[in-house]
Parts: sequence; C-alpha cells; structure tokens
Amino acid sequence: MTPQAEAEAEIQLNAASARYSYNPILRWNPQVEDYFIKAYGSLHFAQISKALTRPSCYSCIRVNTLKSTSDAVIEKLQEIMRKSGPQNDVVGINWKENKASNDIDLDMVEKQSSLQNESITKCQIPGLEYVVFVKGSGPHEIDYGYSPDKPPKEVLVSRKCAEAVLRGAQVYVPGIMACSSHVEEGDLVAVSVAVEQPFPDGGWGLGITRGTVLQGLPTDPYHFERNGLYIGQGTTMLSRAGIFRASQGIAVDMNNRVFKLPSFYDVLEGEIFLQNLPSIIAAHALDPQKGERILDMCAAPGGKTTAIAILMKDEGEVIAADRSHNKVIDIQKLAAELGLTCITTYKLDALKAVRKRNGSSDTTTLCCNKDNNDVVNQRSDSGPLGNGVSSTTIVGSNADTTFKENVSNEKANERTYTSKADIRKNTRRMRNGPGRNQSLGGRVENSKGFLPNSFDRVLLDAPCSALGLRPRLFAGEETIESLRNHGKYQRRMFDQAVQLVRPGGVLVYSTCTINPGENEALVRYALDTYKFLSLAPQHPRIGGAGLVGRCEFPDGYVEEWLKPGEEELVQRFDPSSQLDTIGFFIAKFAVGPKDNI
Ligand SMILES: C[S@@+](CC[C@H](N)C(=O)[O-])C[C@H]1O[C@@H](n2cnc3c(N)ncnc32)[C@H](O)[C@@H]1O
Repeated sequence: MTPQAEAEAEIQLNAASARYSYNPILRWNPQVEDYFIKAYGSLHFAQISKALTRPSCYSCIRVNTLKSTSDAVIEKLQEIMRKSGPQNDVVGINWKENKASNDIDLDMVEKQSSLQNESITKCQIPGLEYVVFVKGSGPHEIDYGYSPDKPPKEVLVSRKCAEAVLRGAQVYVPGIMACSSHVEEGDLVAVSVAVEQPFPDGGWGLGITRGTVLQGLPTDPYHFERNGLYIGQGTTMLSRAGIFRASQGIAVDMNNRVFKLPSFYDVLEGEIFLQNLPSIIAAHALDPQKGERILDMCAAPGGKTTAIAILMKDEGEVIAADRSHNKVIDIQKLAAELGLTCITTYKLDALKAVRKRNGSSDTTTLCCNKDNNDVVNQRSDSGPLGNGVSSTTIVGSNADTTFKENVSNEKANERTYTSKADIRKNTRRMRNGPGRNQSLGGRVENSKGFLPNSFDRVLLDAPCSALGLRPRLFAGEETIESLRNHGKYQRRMFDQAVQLVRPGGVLVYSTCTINPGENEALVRYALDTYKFLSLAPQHPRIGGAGLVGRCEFPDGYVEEWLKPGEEELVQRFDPSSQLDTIGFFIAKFAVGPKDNI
C-alpha cells in the first residue's frame, strides 16, 4: 500500500470508530436549554445532559425485609452468578467484564460498601442496610467489524426501544424501524438509534418509514445523524422479512452491549424490588411508623407504596391512589407479590382527593373493569380516622384554589352518583361473572376522596416532566410552557395533599425531574401559601442542596426558588454527581397547627 493509501485508510478507520461508537448529544428546546443554563451554569448543565444520556452504572435493589435480609439476598445473587457463569444472562450481566478499565467510577457507593471490590454490595448508609447495589459497566467500545468495502449489517431502532436496550432490554420487533437488506436469522448486526431531528418548521421529527432498507451508505436516512449513536451488537432472531411481518417477539438478541447492566427479571420474586436509590430515600424520608394511616397520592406502579408498607412492617394502613385503573391493578399485583396486606388501593384523581365534609365516612365505589363507569358495588368505609382526628375537623387553608377545588369535587361527586338499580345490576354481574363486554381485570375501587386531616403522612410523588430519568436520548419535547404547566398541575395537587395531612403530620413531595420550576418553585409556593408548613430535615440525606434564588424569563415571568437557609433541607439528586442516580428531588414538610391560619 502506498503511503497515501495508508493515510486514507487510517482516516477512514478513524471516521468509522467515531461513527460506530456511543457518544450522544442530548437535544433540548432552545429556550429550555437557556433556562437550565441560567439555573446550573453552562458547564454543569453540559455535565447533567451528558449523564442523562447514560444509564446509572449500577442497579439498586430494595430487599423485602419482611421476607428476607440483605445478606441472604446477596448470597442468593452470588449463587445465581456462580451457577450462571460469566457469559450467562440469568441476571443479564457478563460478570467478568465488570472490571473493565472504563467502568464508571462508583467511589461513593464503593466506599460505603462492606464488600469492597465485589459486584454485589450492601449499602452502608445508616438506615439503608436493606438496599443492595449490583454493579454494571460501560460504556464499552464495540468492534462492529467495519471494513471500508464492507460496512456491517445494521438494524435501526426507535428512541424508546434504544433507551430500554441501554437499560438492559432486548430489541423487540415493534422497536425496529429500518434494517439492511439480506438480513437473515442468526446474522450479527450493529444496532443504532434514530433520534428526533429539527424540522424546518421549527418542530422535531423522524421522517423515516418503518421498513426502510439500509445500505450502509451516506445516502441512508439518518446516516450522519447516527454517528456516535450505536448501542451494541446483537444476533437477529428473524430474517428481515420476518422482522417486518411479525407483530411481537424479540427481533435482536443483544449479546454485546455498550452498557452491561444486570436485569432481575424473574429473580428472587417477592424478596427484592428493583428501585432507584432516590425513590427508596423518598419513602424513607416520609418516616412512616407502624400503625399510622398514610396516603400515597400518585402511587402507581407502587414502588414507594410498598417501600412505605415494608418500613411500617405491614402494620397500619397505606392508601395507594392513582387515577389510572390499570396502574392501580399494577399496585395490587406488586403488593401481592411482596406479600403486603396493609395496602388499600383506589382509583382517584389527586386533584379531587379532598372529600367534601358531608358525612363521617370515606365513600368508595368498587369497579370491575377498565371502564370507570362500570360501578358494581358501593360501600362505606366507616371507622375511626387515624389518630382520633374527628371527621368534622375544620380545615384551615388560605389558598383560593382550595375552595374552588371543593366546589368542583362536589360536581364530580354528583356526576358519579350510582342508582340503586345500577348497584343491583352490577352486583348481579359480580355474582355471575363478567358479561361478554367486560374484561377480566382486577377490581379497583373508585374513591371520591378523603376527609381533611385524615392522614398522619402523605406522599405526593407527583407526575412531572421526568427530565431526571436516564438514559434519555432526546429532551426537545418539553417547552417552557409545558414545564410551567407541570408546575401548575403539581401546585393544584399539593393544595389537595396539604389538606389531607393532620396537624403534626408530615407531607413529602418528590419528583424525578431536574426542572427547578417543578422542585424549588413548588417549595417556595408551598411555604409562601401555607404558613403552617415548614421544611423538615430528612434522614438519610445524601442528595445535594437545592437551588437558591430566582429566574427571570424573557417574557417577564419570575420564578422564585429557595431562600438562603432552605437549600440544605431539601435533597436534590444530580445525575452528574458521583452518586450516579437519576435526577430527583425530595422536600419534606412538617405540618403545624392549622387553626390559627
Ligand atoms: C411519578 S409516577 C408515581 C410513581 C410511584 N409513586 C412509584 O414510586 O411507583 C406518577 C403517577 O401519577 C399518576 N397521576 C397522574 N395524574 C394523576 C392524577 N391527577 N391523580 C392521580 N394520579 C395521577 C400517574 O398515573 C403515575 O402513575
């Protein structure tokens, strides 16, 4: 080869190694990006953006202490690992490769570990000994077998599919968007992802038809955009024709991944639950006690509900509500799997969580299928309220919205009135089983809300923009307006939550977003609106400080965050910090006497 040919070959190889790599750049709406840069500074925000494109490099397992211990779980997982061998995917990890030189630094977690240098370690944070970490690794460099005259066979997957694959999933048929021609079952393919691109009209889009043939040439759709967006290599389980004919099933068995993370599918069911560390800490911060009455307002799928119930040793009452029927069923399944009996589930809109005081009982309706209107029973949950708080206690609140909320509750209650004939008909259905048009789903009770001051503690793990979840390959869908709308929705939910906690009780608010407008700004609203609330210290506190100050937007809107002295009372989990968690926020409020407001 001539020196010139050699130089050209080297250039090609360098270009190929940049192309066949994992080095994504997270795209944001420009105004949102400006806002976050104001909040964090450009360097810190760049670090956060980078961290969001990667999964956490360890899995966090919460042990069901009612059934097992951390030591027993560690022993069992190590046994599974020994039996499965280094290449086996029983817990979805190539264990021997954990010590790859480019492992993400887990110093913080490692230092707190009693089993230094092991893949499976017990958390040593006081009070969190029931948490076990399992280490993963990445990003790994993968040789996709590129040669200048023969590019590798390829599969292009959707962003959602790629994000799941980065968390340890396989590539399923519906996730595939395009594929090389002549792909046969058993072929080795390079897997890359199609991420939304800016459209000329200012929006974002994909503009690719499912089934497109990839040639491995610059003329392919998204050829250049996919530089640095290769997530691993796998073996096809179907031919190209099969992939686009089938409607379900695994299409590519991912056997060489950029991130190797353990998956615990079907492993130690009922004994363990895979949960992000900040979520475990949110349940812990609530500090639930045996025998208490606790409300989890937005509970599905039940991760924090079950953590709370276990901390209460399954003694007391945990009410888990969610507005989605099917998600309530998920909570029921999880509670049953973990063997928890103190959890009662309801379908309830958190915006209507406070029941108007027109009686001494919480009225609920029992519902048997997905359709909210299919009420089959109605019952009254009478009985004492937690801590002897009378149902006639006057609610003190200075928020206008509270009054409006109660009025709209009344209307909602009228709308859900069920006639005796309906009840008789539905009771018959219950006895005789579902008719042809009814699904065989679990039973979900509709709640019309709860009486003011009727809970010792309330968790509001609010629906949010989820901009802390990882891995994330695109963030352009959120605009300043949509972020503000999340904030408004959360404040309305908070207005309900605050009424339900008894004086002397506790209210924990959490989100999985990095957006200060849904975090610090909510705390500011809460403290300024409800003078009987104060920020309470949290245990354990391993997250960072909250943001102090304010943000002035170009449209004149001013968002107020924390005041000096408040920042150390909240926990802000930064995805770019050494803890390597999702982005998360926790504020804990002590509820003082409400009557002098
Ligand atoms: C962040 S997730 C909760 C996660 C849950 N706490 C856990 O740890 O498993 C937010 C939940 O709020 C629910 N949700 C959204 N709007 C709601 C509303 N108006 N009322 C009740 N639940 C709502 C969603 O269905 C979703 O399940």
